[in-house]
Amino acid sequence: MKKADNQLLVIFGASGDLTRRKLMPSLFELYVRGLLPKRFAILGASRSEYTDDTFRQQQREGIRRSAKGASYDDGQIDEFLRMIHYVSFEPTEYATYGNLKNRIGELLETLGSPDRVVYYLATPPVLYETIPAGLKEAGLNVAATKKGWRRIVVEKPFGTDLESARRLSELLRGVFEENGIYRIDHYLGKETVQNILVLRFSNGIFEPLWNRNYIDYVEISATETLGVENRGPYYESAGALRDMIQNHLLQLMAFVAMEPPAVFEPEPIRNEIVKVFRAIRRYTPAEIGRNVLRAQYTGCEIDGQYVPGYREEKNVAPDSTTETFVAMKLFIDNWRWGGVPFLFHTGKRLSKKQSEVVIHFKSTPTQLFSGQCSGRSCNKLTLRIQPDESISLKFGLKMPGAGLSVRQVSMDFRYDSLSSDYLPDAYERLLLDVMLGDSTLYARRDSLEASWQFIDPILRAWKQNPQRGLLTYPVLTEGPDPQQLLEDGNDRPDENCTLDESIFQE
Ligand SMILES: NC(=O)C1=CN([C@@H]2O[C@H](COP(=O)(O)OP(=O)(O)OC[C@H]3O[C@@H](n4cnc5c(N)ncnc54)[C@H](OP(=O)(O)O)[C@@H]3O)[C@@H](O)[C@H]2O)C=CC1
Ligand SMILES: O=C1O[C@H](COP(=O)(O)O)[C@@H](O)[C@H](O)[C@H]1O
Repeated sequence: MKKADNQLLVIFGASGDLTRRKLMPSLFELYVRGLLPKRFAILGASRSEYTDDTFRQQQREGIRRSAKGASYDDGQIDEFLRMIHYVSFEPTEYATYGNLKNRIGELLETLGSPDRVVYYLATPPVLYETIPAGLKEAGLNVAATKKGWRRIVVEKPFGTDLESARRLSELLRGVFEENGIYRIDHYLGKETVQNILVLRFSNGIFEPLWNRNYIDYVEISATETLGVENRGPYYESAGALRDMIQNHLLQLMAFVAMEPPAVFEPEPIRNEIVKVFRAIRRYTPAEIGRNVLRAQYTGCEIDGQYVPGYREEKNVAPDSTTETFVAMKLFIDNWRWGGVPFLFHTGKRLSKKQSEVVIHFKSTPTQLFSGQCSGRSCNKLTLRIQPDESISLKFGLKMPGAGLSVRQVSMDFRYDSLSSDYLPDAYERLLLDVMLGDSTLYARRDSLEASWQFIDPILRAWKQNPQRGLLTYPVLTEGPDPQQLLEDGNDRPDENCTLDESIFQE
């Protein structure tokens, strides 16, 4: 495997949750697997007062607590931690960029002056404009040599609507080269998500069926059992539509729906993705009412323990109308997909954590056998993204014995049967890609803007009528049934939508 050139990684927001739980454990895995550059250092930067040592101790705990970290001995972790350094840094005070500059300079020197730096914005989004502007002012945004480069990884959410996404892109573009800007969507780093492309484009059998002639509808879902945890302030302003649909579910859809690129290279692939987003049918306010469902979880007692509802979570308004569940039906108006519904759903505090793509094929025109499946979903191909990564195909077979009665069976492939090796975490893949300069699995500006163009009218409609149509679901249940959106002429009357206020009264 190709090794990345020697370089420095600077993580802003280094004292935070993402760094401890995801970034450092992933960097550690890359280290253990010998995939980091030969000469490499990490510089954590945030306001908290740590020394190199106290910061390393904090990261050690994160690595230990991660799924794979427990299996490593202290010696290995110590070796990795020696690469990590820390600088206290206040993003809004331009004077502190001087300290940062000195520290970067010193570290680059110890690495043999590679003049290559990746900046990672793992801070709350309010700082996505401040930090790049500060880097520019301090002259930290450009390389000093021809072989050098500066790259920046921007975490989601990338903007809160089309206008802010455009503004952020403009601002970043004024600081970094476009090909140095990496907008992360960690779903694209998941092995099983990349496998959608391999399954489609490395096999001759699926592609002929992969269109409106044979596919009835496509279901894409990502459900979680977790609530908003300690992310109340962020989630209040985001909601499930911005948090999951605008990015992860739409990106999954793009992989399912895109045309084959001529070559497997970043730009041709990203060109195909943007074509999908541009073809999504934009809804009028009336269509939004019919095609998009939103809901919020309410508290209840489970096994003698009260699980709070969304409005009772820390830092959430007691009368919040933020949605924690969204189901929607959408259409891609192009020749391949014209008329095929894509049915999305996502939500927090549902009964299971599971992400999957299900391709529902059309059924046979007539039924010849007794017990033969009829209607929707007789033949379906399920691509399980997580957990228990797998692919399964459901079809009808003759039951043994006399007669010709049919039973639905499934042919299953489990991803872990491919090798005894582990499945890398999404962040491992994406961190390695940015170090290598491969942007294939990062979102491009135009596709992000096209996805906001679809999302914006929905946000506007909800903002105008925050209560209208907001359903509720008790915690750890299935939530509203997305299948109702497939019913013909599903003009959901508003009176069916209930918001049970009494549940919040003492
Ligand atoms: N956590 C997760 O699982 C995921 C997070 N993300 C995204 O990644 C980014 C980071 O997430 P996460 O680590 O959870 O965020 P945190 O809220 O934990 O913030 C990260 C760090 O940023 C610093 N910070 C917070 N507020 C300010 C402020 N007003 N001014 C200056 N510094 C501040 C804090 O460090 P200090 O006080 O030391 O300066 C904090 O430790 C977010 O944009 C989030 O949306 C995306 C996917 C998943
Ligand atoms: O980006 C986000 O994703 C997580 C879900 O990610 P997964 O890899 O665990 O499926 C979600 O919990 C979070 O709210 C959202 O910001």
